[in-house]
Parts: sequence; C-alpha cells; structure tokens
Amino acid sequence: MFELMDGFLKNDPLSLQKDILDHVEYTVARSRFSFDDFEAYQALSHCIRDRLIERWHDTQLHFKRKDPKRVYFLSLEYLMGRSLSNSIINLGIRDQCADALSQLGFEFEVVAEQEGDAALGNGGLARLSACQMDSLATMDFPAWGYGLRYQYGLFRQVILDGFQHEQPDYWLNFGNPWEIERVHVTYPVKFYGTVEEEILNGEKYKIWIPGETIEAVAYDNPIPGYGTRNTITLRLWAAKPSNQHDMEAYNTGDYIDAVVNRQRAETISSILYPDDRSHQGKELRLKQQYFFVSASLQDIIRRFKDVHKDFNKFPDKVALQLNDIHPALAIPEVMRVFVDEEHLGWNKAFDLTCKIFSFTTHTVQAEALEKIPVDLLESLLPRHLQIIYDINSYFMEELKKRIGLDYNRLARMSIVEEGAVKSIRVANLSLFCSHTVNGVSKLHSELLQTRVFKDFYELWPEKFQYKTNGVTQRRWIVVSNPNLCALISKWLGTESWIRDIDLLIGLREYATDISLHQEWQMVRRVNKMRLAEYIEATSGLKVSLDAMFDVQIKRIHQYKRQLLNILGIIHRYDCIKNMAKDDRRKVVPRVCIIGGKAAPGYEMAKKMIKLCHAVAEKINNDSDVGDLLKLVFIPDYNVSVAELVIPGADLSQHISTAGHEASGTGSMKFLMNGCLLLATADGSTVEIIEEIGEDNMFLFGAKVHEVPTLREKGSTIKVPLQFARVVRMVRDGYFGFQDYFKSLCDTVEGNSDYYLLGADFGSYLEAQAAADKAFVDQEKWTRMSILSTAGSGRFSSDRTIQDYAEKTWGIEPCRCPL
Ligand SMILES: CCc1ccc([C@H](C)CC(=O)N[C@@H]2O[C@H](CO)[C@@H](O)[C@H](O)[C@H]2O)cc1
Repeated sequence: MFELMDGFLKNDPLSLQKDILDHVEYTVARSRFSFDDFEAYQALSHCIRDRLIERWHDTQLHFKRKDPKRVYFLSLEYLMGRSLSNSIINLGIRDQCADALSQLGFEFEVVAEQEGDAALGNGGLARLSACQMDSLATMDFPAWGYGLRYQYGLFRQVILDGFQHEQPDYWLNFGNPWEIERVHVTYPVKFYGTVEEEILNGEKYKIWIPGETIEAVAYDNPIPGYGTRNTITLRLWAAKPSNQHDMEAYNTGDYIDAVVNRQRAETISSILYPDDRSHQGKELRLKQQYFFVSASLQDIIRRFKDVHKDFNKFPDKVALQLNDIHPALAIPEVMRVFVDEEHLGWNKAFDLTCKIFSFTTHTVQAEALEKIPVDLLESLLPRHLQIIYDINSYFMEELKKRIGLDYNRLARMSIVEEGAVKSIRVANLSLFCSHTVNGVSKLHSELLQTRVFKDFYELWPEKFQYKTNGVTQRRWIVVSNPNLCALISKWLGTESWIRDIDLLIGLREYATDISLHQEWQMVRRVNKMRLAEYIEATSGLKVSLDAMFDVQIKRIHQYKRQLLNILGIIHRYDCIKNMAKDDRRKVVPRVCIIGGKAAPGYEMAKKMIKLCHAVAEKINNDSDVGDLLKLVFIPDYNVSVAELVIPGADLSQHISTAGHEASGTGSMKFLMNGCLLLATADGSTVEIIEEIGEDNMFLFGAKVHEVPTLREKGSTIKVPLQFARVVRMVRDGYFGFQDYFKSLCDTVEGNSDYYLLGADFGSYLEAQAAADKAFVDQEKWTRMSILSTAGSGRFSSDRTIQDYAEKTWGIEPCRCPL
C-alpha cells in the first residue's frame, strides 16, 4: 500500500498493537489479557478513530486557513455500511492492522465482521451519497455532508415462512466509535407558532414566534480520503429537547409530563422512513426535513460569518447541493434568514439564493415527486409558507413575461397546486430557485427535459445538465474484493488506478492473455466459494461452484421487475422438467440469487418476496432437477451483503422497464468486479453499453421510445406462450398460495401489464439463452469479464464528483499538506 505520513500516532504493527491493547483496557474497559472479537473490533476502531481525528483536525485547520469555496451536500439519507475496513484501506495501513491483530491472536476478517452496518438510508440515493463523500474526501475537495442521525436505521428484514417481517434496527446499541458527539455544536430549531410584524428603523420585518423549539446536536463522522491526509466531515443532527422546555413544566409541577415532552422532542430524528416511494403529507417526515435543513443552514451561515461580513460573497464561498427534493425546504429557510434575520431585502436575498442552490433529482416518475399540503405547512412552518407564496408570485410574474397568459402552462408550472388538497410542488420550487438541475444519467436527463420537467427545460435549457452516477472503487473493489484488487495492480504494474481509475483501461490489452485468464478465474472462483458458504450459512442450501451465479440484488419494486426474473426461473425449471434426460446434459447449471427489501407498506413487493420463496421451495427440493437449478433469496440485503455477493456473481440482472430506472448504481459495482450484465437499455446502462459495447453484455427488451406505444397497445400485444404458461402455473397454485398470488398475476396480464413483462419476456429468454451459451465458453466469458472491469472507469464516483465540482459547484481541491 502507499506509505502515508504518520501523525503523532505511529502505524507500524507494534504501535498499533500497543494502542489496541490500551483501548481494550481504557476504552472498552476489558482485561487486555482476555477479550473477544467484538471487543477487539471496538478497540481497533478506536485506534483508527484516533488516527482519523489527527488528519481531521489538520484538514479542518487547512480549510480554515485557505477559506476555499465549500460545497455542502444536503441529504436525508446516507447508506455508509461498515467503516472499519474502508477507513483502514484509505489510511493505507491494512497489512499493518492485520499483522497487529494476528499477533494478538485475532483474524482481521473476523474482527471486521463484528461491525454492524450504518444503514441511514433506503437504497440507491442513500448509497450514492456515501460513495460521493468518499470521492469528495479522496479528491481533496472542501466539502461537508449534512444529514440526520437516525436512532433506528433501515429495518432488519427477517423472513418467516417466506414472508418479509421488519425488525427495528437499533444500530447504536453498542455505541458508535465512528462518530463524535459535538456537545458544543447545537442549534435551536423552531416549529409551529405565528408570524408577527415589527418595525425596525422604519423598516417592516416579519418575526416568527415559534410554538415549539427543539435542540439540534451535531454528531460528526470523519470521512477519510484515500491516499491523502484530507479527512472531511459528515455532520448528522440529533434532536434533543431544549432546556427551555423543562422550566415551563416544572412551574406547573407536572414532572412526568416534563419527561414525556422531552421524549417527544427526540422522536424527530429517531427513525428513518423505510419507504423510497413518495410520502404525501406526513408531519413527522416534514419535521425531519426542516429540522436537518435549519440546523445545517445555521451551522453553514455561522461558519461563513466567522470570516465574512458581506453576504455578497456568500455565493463565492458556499455551494448548496440538494440531494433530491427532500432538503428543498432549505430554499425558503435561506430566504427567511436573509430577509428576516440578516435584513438583506427580498430581491438581494432571492438573487443570492438562486446563486447557491443546485438540485439533483433521482426519480423518473412525476407522480413520485413529493408535494406538501398547504395546511400542514401553514401550521408547522407558517413563515416558510408565506415565503413560498412570495417566491411563487414572483415566479408567475416572470413566467407571464416569458409565455404570456398561457393559463394551463402557468398552472402546470406553479409552485402552488390548487385543487382538492392545496399543496406545494417542492420540485417546481427547487427547479425555479436552483442555478443547475441534473438527472443522474444521460437517458434520465433526456426524460426530464422531454417529459417530467419539459415546461421548465423549454424556458431554462441552460440550467439542465446530467451527471451520471458513479460508485467508489475503494469500497467496491479494494475493500470488498482484495484479491481482484491485487490482481489488477499486478497486471497494471501500479496501484494508482485506485485514485485514477481510468488506468483500468490498461487491462484491455490483456483481455485475451491466458495467464491473466487463469488468475482472473481463480480470483472469481475464490469469491464464489465465499458466497456459496454465505448462502449455505443463511439458507442451508449447498450450491455448486460450477453453476452460473445469476444475481439480482436491489430494493424490490415493480418497475425493477424482480417478477420477470422469477417468471424466467419458473420457465427454466419447467423446461428442465419437460426435457429428456439426455438433453439435460446441455443445461447450464444456475444458482439464481435474489435479494432486496420491500417498503413495509408495499404489498405487491412483499408478494414478490413470498413468490420467490415459494418457487425456491419447489425447485430446491426437486431432486429431479438437482444442481441444474437453485433459487436463493438472500435475507436482509444491505451494504455489507452487497460487498460479499458482488465479487462472487457471474451474471447480474438490471431489467427495469426502459425509462423507469433513473440511473442504477448496482450495475456499476458488478461491472467493476468483472460480473457480466443482463440488462435493458435503461438509466446508466445506456452509457455502460457505450463504454464496453453490446457484445460484452446481454441486452434485451423494449427501448425507452417504444414503451409508450407498447402501453397503448395494451392487451393486443402478442405475448409468448411461455409467458402465459408460467403465469398460469402461479395462478393455478403450482407453488401454493393461489389466492395470495392472484393479484400479483393480475398485474402482468392484459392491459394491466404496465411494466411490460409479457412484451419483454421473449427477448428476455433469448438474452438468458445467450448468457448460457457464453458461459460454457469460459475463454469468451473471462474475456468479457476482463473487458467489463477495464471499461468501468467512467462509472467511478470520482468522475461524477469531478463533473459536479467543475460544472455545478465551481470548487477547487484544497489538499492538506503532509
Ligand atoms: C420520499 C421517499 C423517498 C426516498 C428516497 C427516494 C429516492 C430518490 C429513491 C432512490 O433511491 N432513487 C434511486 O436513486 C439512485 C441514485 O441516483 C438511482 O441510481 C436509481 O435509479 C434511483 O431509483 C425517493 C423517495
């Protein structure tokens, strides 16, 4: 590994050993002569934490000195996963730590497994935030992440009789070595109340008299860069009752009430909403959004005012990134502070506001765009509603100048939606008040411009950009696939691809090199073995390593079409069953692996999980089929499970109906690890095709422009007999639970097959057959696998962040001197 500068704390194995034992004794408070794997994990984590803190202080001091323009990433979700291995890799001391542990009788892997995931998010958006923080740190950008410190992360998925059950994820049970409580960094956050007017030096100002005040306390998480001393901050807010609260209660002498009220305050940051579909009008959700926005902006403006007096400089020093619309209340909140507290005047305030905000949307469906009921906003945030009305009337005036009295369009674009439930269109607010708006893949941005935000694009085309997502190769190769990492470094003759991933292209020249093929296949087989052991441990199923490991792991959604995968597996099973014994020798054995959580209220998604188990029950216990076909549902899919499954996968499926997946980032992780993709031309897959070529993937399905016409055709579409047959098998109870699966079958027949499973089934089976054919030709498969990794550079979150830094935020690296 690169040798980086030690701070005061030395990183040689002996020093690490000593520090580990000191933390066992003084931090974990166990005897240094007898402690278990978990205590070793706690002790080592504190050792690493100490080293992170040193770099952190140096970095923050350097930023203070240089006072560069900073970017503030506002996100309600971060799927960080585990921190120990990633921190050790980024510090470049993996071997030293492994040595120190083994000399104390511990195995690094076993100790690293003791850590629970920090699962403060749902899916793609949340993990993207985490990957981007790693790249921001590694590329030395002066950046901060802001979010909420949920006490309960994303629920644990427990499968009972094939059904998903949700268990609370109290992840802070044994403390969290990766955070530092900043007791001195607290801000009051106001809710409810009324808005009064006051005259100050002849000027009329609005003042907001809150009905309730909650204290926000900062918890800082150091985010180390790879191959740099820079360590940036992820600041997560926790809600605490403000002291002013108790006094009132005591006067009335009602002690119990006082404590209950205290408890109530903490509920704001207690739990992550486990649903990545839209939440219309949930008060707690809105309180969470405003709570973290208000605390973050108070902190950001305090940091600016510590150095600057003139707010005209604010846009030169601050860039605010809205990670989807969830933090969009930051817009009226900045206006409120600039107008009501800093008295900058409305026009100046609005001019500054539009210069600091940029907005990324992660959804394709217009109906998924959240709206806030006006009456809810009026009671919870009365001043913000006034400001949003002011912004909208200014907006409408501007629009009339541009489009005249086109009332339909004015009504479509308005931030205020009249109608049964008068509500605020947060997306329109974000579009009007942001200087830059982007989708997360090229195709996604085209759909935003031509469909979802068409009205806005036609008027402000210059605002619209695309920033194709990316993933960090540190976690998704170096941490999760160390053998492949070593192999790549060996053949490229350098490790600098870990910071400069475009170097991976150098593997192309060896794509047909037999000795690389052998080493490549060996690495992959070892990873398959590890995955097979995990499958046996979690499901009791023994799987053959010679089978193709076919994986689909992501949140369960109808548009992601896990049902198409399951119907394809039923077809494969049915074919094998009806095949003559001799022909079975030609069958390519498959282990189909599916994993993912369904939002608790998402009935159809939960039915898909049950169907998967019912089909698995049938197939896996059918000795007639034996190892030719196995189906496994991996429970409680999360970041750490992904780190184990992805390196062991031969084929991965990304089969959403074209035009529905904004980007997809799982595909990029599989690509980096040399796993071949079976996919539709949707989201970022379109750009993956551009990079590695159609002949290194298995593509199928309707293209995005064909989908609307196919939908119009509805039940007149000719679906293959095989499709009708497999749906019939489910409907007739071949896998049991006939009544329970009826509605699921109804969603894919005739007119209601909105996600076009029937229309795409034929080409899906062809693509699967092509994958079978390629798999038996291991020379061909390995070449395609090497070319996948070689062409994955573009999908590093380093490239994504470079795009944002250059084209949206206007920030420069600020590298902390060694
Ligand atoms: C309001 C609840 C809620 C919470 C989260 C979300 C996310 C935006 C859903 C999400 O994670 N979208 C995924 O974002 C990824 C990162 O950009 C994309 O790669 C995926 O295509 C997109 O589905 C929507 C609604």
